[in-house]
Amino acid sequence: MTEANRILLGVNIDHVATLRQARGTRYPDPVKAALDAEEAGADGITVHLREDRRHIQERDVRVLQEVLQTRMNFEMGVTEEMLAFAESIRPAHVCLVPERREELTTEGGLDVAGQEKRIHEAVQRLSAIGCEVSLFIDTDERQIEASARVGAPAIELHTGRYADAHTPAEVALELARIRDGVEFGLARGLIINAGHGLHYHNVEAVAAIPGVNELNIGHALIAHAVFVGLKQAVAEMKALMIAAAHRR
Ligand SMILES: CC(=O)[C@@H](O)[C@H](O)COP(=O)(O)O
Ligand SMILES: NCC(=O)COP(=O)(O)O
Repeated sequence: MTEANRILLGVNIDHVATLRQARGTRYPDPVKAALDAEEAGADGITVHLREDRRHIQERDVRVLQEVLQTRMNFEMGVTEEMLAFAESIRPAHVCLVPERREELTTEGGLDVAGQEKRIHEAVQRLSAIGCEVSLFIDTDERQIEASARVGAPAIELHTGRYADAHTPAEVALELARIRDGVEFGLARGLIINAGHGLHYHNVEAVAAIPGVNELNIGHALIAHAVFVGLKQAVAEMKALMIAAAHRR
């Protein structure tokens, strides 16, 4: 594998916790899921500690921080509560995301351009404790430029619009938007990750874009795991990504 066709898979285990929270049980444990995902080839584990604690809990994040062999990508809203929590656990990677309590899932990216001072301060605080910070943003040149200005080393492009596109023309348009965004971000020195709504049927085109560093994938992968087991679900996703990245 060369640097040019290297691609990483971050497995988002939020929805293992969703199943646990549905009954208030101790199972299934997202920590076990994380360890199994790592064994199957995950390059990192992503968790989103939502303000409403609908899936991942603080305990999960604390235990993961102790037991992961890879690294945790800790997704969080830009709030004082979350910043203080991140400072207490010091994850390797923090991804700042927008959050609304009423949303079904993360709708759109963080408005970095509209709140540069606030995001800059958060990036500074997190960088000071050794986190590599990424910003979960829409593929929009204004947002990418603002992300570089606030000092984040990485961005994660929200692929939800691509994943939700219906017609071939819409899919091609959204894919071209992502490709252009990756190029634009790379030219500004950013590390480019992507994710949201990615699935076995749509992941390859994104993994094949030159310069994409990591894909974070959760819901579709955990759903597939219900039928084939988590280790196989992770291995299948990683194999698709690696084959696609070799076609770059
Ligand atoms: C930021 C992001 O895209 C993921 O964290 C995703 O939000 C996880 O799933 P939910 O949106 O269902 O919490
Ligand atoms: N940041 C995106 C993520 O972690 C996974 O999103 P999804 O695959 O659960 O939609």
